[in-house]
This record gives sequence, C-alpha cells and structure tokens, in this order.
Amino acid sequence: MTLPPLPDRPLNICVYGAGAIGGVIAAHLAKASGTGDVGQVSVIARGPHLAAIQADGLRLRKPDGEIEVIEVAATDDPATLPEQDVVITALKGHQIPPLAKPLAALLAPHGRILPVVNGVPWWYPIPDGQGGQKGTEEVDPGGALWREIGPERAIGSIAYLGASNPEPGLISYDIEGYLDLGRLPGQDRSDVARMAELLRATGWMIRETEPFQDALWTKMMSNCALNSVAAITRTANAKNLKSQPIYDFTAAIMEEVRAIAAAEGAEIKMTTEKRLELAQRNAFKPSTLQDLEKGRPMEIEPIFAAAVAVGKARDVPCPSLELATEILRAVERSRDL
Ligand SMILES: NC(=O)C1=CN([C@@H]2O[C@H](COP(=O)(O)OP(=O)(O)OC[C@H]3O[C@@H](n4cnc5c(N)ncnc54)[C@H](OP(=O)(O)O)[C@@H]3O)[C@@H](O)[C@H]2O)C=CC1
Ligand SMILES: CC(C)(CO)C(=O)C(=O)O
Repeated sequence: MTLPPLPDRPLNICVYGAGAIGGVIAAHLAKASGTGDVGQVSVIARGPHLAAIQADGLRLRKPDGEIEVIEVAATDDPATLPEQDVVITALKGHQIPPLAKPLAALLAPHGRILPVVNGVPWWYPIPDGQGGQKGTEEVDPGGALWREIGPERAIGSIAYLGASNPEPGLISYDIEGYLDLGRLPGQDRSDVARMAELLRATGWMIRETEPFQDALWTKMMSNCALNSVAAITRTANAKNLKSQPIYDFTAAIMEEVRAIAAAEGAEIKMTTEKRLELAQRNAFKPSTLQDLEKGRPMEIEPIFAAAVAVGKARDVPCPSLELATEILRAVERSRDL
C-alpha cells in the first residue's frame, strides 16, 4: 500500500509509553514543541507515573545530574487525543500487541509509527508460507498489528542509549546515545529523512542506516547473546564471560544470530570476538537482567524467541539460542509475576 506523504506543516507527535526511553524522547520533543517541524507533543503513560507527570511535569535527569522539568500533555486514554501525524512507541515488545486497535485509531490516514523496541519489531516481515509476508507470531500474535496498523507505516527505530525510570515522573538519562532510523531496501525513505531531521533539531544524535536490517541484526546479536546469558546467570556479562564455557556459549549464540542475519541479507560488521571484548570491559547489566531483578516480565518472546522464529523461517539452525530461550521461558514460568 502506498501511504500519503506526511503533511507539509509541523508534525503532531504522540509518545506512547513515556517510560525510560519514551520519557527521554518525549522530553526532547516537548521542549521543541511549536518550533521548526515539531507541532503538538503528547505522551501516553499510566498509573503513578502519569499522575506525577500531570501534577509536576516530566522530570528529566541528565547525565550530568541536572534535573529539568518539562511540561507535556499526558493521558492514559489515547481516545482523548486527536489523530496524530507520528506515534512513537517506546513500549516493551510484549506490551505492543494488545494496543493494536488504539494505536491504529490514533494515527491519521497518513500517520507514521516509530516503534523504538529491542528485539524483532512487529513490522519486520517473514514469509507467511503462502507467498506473502507477515510479522512473527512472537511479536504479533494473530497478526493484529500487521492487519490494524500496517507494516508500511513503520519507520524502523533502535535506541542506543541508557535510560531508566527510577521513580514516578522522573526519567534518568544515564548514558547518552543515539537513535538509529531506517527502512528496509526498496521502501521510500523520505519520511525517514524528515523524522531524522526533526529529531536532530531537538538535540538528538540520529543515525540513518541503510539497509535497516544491518542495524537491526547488529543490535540483535548483542541482545540475543548478552541479555540471555546475563539473565540466565544473573550476572553482568563482564563477570560471567570470565568462565570459558559461558564465553563459548555466548559466542555460539552470536554466531548463530550472524548466520540468521546473513540469511536476511544483513551484514554485521563487528566480529564476535570484538563484541565480547567490549562486553567484558563493561559492568552494565543488560535490560533483561534488570527486568528479572526488578520483578518485571523479561522480553523473551520479542527478543530471543522471535529471533529463533526468523531462523526457522530461513532454515538457519540456532540450537544455542533455542536452549537459552527455553531456559528463560522456564525461569519466567517459575516467577510469581
Ligand atoms: N531503557 C533502556 O536503556 C533501553 C531500552 N531499550 C528498549 O526500549 C524499549 C522500551 O524500554 P524502556 O523504555 O526501558 O521500558 P519502560 O518500561 O521504562 O517504558 C515503557 C513504558 O510504557 C508504559 N506502558 C506500557 N503499556 C502501557 C499502556 N498500555 N498504556 C500506557 N503506558 C504503558 C510502561 O508503564 P508500566 O511501567 O506501568 O508498565 C512504562 O512506563 C524496550 O524494548 C527496551 O528493551 C533499548 C535500549 C536501551
Ligand atoms: C546494552 C545492550 C546492547 C546489551 O545487549 C542492550 O541493548 C540491553 O541491555 O538491552
């Protein structure tokens, strides 16, 4: 389907899920609202976090410790907002499928969606077995997102930064970084260029990767291997990689993801040895381990299981990743969430 172009006026933008990543993005956009290409900005949040934003504004703690208070329109009911030119989702992968209908209703006919998410995004196509394409079941069960929103609306978005939401209303921008935007080969990229410019003007560093699957699978290689092994061992990779068998297992997952990426036409430029060397120098706990420790659901289906599904669709064996996925599913079943 060919989408109408984005309108030639400032764009109204809603950030759906103003947690760690969404909070940082929303703060930058809200500060720029009414300037340049940024029109009205709103956020969708819930619970005590929403109440705090409505009462005291969105508080952004920058890497230098300074806290800035930003006023932004906030609600938990998307139906109260007008149709949007752009919706940026900053939700965990498993939080998106139940929102298929409200997200579709929030978008103007020309609306674009930027799902900033770890794992295989719901719009990423795999063969449907009947000559067509679909999203993987693990991120789009029953195909609701594909059907209601449509993959053509999606601009690929990956976050390379560190942020957290330590208390209601407060977003901590811990490690400054950038967003990677793109589209798959053969797709019109004019909306990518416009969104990249718009976000750069709000003070972000934006990278545009072409083809987008290079960026996607490069991040997937890290996420699939480092996040799963850190969660299974309940230790940061800098520590668990000191064990040779664990190092070898982590490396095996990286090589399996590299093979899946190759089958997808993507190139991961960084070697497995280099990626593991970087992980050994970094005491950071991957987000999956953080979720486990905080008593929150882990992104198992969106990251690990979805990668296995793409591997299966391409006949690429990935036994180490499958084992890690099954162990994590067992861990998740044993938790009282
Ligand atoms: N944090 C980071 O540093 C990084 C995160 N990422 C990825 O970015 C994505 C977003 O992660 P992150 O920002 O950390 O996650 P958060 O949990 O901090 O943010 C998600 C937010 O969305 C809210 N939310 C979920 N469902 C709804 C709903 N139906 N209505 C309103 N609000 C809702 C959550 O509320 P509630 O808390 O109540 O569930 C939460 O505030 C993930 O895929 C993550 O892996 C990637 C790189 C770095
Ligand atoms: C830091 C990194 C890349 C680790 O795989 C990550 O994205 C995460 O923690 O989810």
